[in-house]
Amino acid sequence: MVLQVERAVVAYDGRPILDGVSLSVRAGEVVAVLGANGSGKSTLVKAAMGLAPLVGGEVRLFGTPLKKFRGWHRIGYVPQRVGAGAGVPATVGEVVAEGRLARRGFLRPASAADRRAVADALEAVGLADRAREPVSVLSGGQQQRVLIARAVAGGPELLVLDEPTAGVDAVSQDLFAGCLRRFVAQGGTVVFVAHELGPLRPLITRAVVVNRGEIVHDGAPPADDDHVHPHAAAAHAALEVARPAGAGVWPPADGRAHAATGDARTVTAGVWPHATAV
Ligand SMILES: Nc1ncnc2c1ncn2[C@@H]1O[C@H](COP(=O)(O)OP(=O)(O)OP(=O)(O)O)[C@@H](O)[C@H]1O
Repeated sequence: MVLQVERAVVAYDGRPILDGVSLSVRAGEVVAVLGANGSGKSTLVKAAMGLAPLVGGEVRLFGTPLKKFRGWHRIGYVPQRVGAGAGVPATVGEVVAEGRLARRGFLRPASAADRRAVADALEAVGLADRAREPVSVLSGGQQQRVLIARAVAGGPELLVLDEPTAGVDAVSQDLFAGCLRRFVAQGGTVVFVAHELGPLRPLITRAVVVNRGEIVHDGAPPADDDHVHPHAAAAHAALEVARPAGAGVWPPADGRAHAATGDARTVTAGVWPHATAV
């Protein structure tokens, strides 16, 4: 199993955000995590990456408990967009090269293989000719592609992407879908959060819908985008609160698994959320 989240409980200020969520992802799967604003999608992927404080349950990456996991080079993580260029005086090539650090170590100089991987990743997202430009001059969609290239450059087995296509232009979405298709064809596993599937729809093998901190659907992808974002308004009104800044540093220096104390909740598999959503 590539990723196992078992009975995960995450709470902020005593308020449960994830309420005993379980999710297992096998090699080769392409899992879309869907749901309304504030339902807990980001928190679920952050918990899987050791970036949200688990007060119950357990996370395993490639079979290893998060606390003991050291194989961060096996994972490419793209957090929810904060802007790749915001205040960062780096070039496109430099940002993508950061994706090699977990693999080669911080002190060793870049090898020919590192440079090749960076060039390939830039090529894959259609930015090969922009490598020397500052990230800050790129459009939002292009900046998102830079972050995706950085994740891919590390040669990961698992890609975890939080809303990779949100607010991204159609060209960038198509390029990203192509990049993902090649990654999956080479045996890669993908978990991504999305509001709209767009060109990613044909790639998905499984959809997971989060509602109010619980998984209410785990199975077939929705037939169309009308069903991607269920009950958005109600859930948004009920759950949205001010969100403190600071999402943490990734990859974590050490795992952050906590004692397994969460309740197991029943996952309703195979039923699109109409039947089960609150
Ligand atoms: N660090 C935090 N501190 C306090 N509350 C938080 C924190 N992170 C998230 N939350 C709250 O947890 C709930 C779930 O947030 P989360 O970002 O996981 O939702 P989401 O489903 O990804 O939403 P969106 O689609 O809007 O990104 C929200 O009510 C949010 O305000």
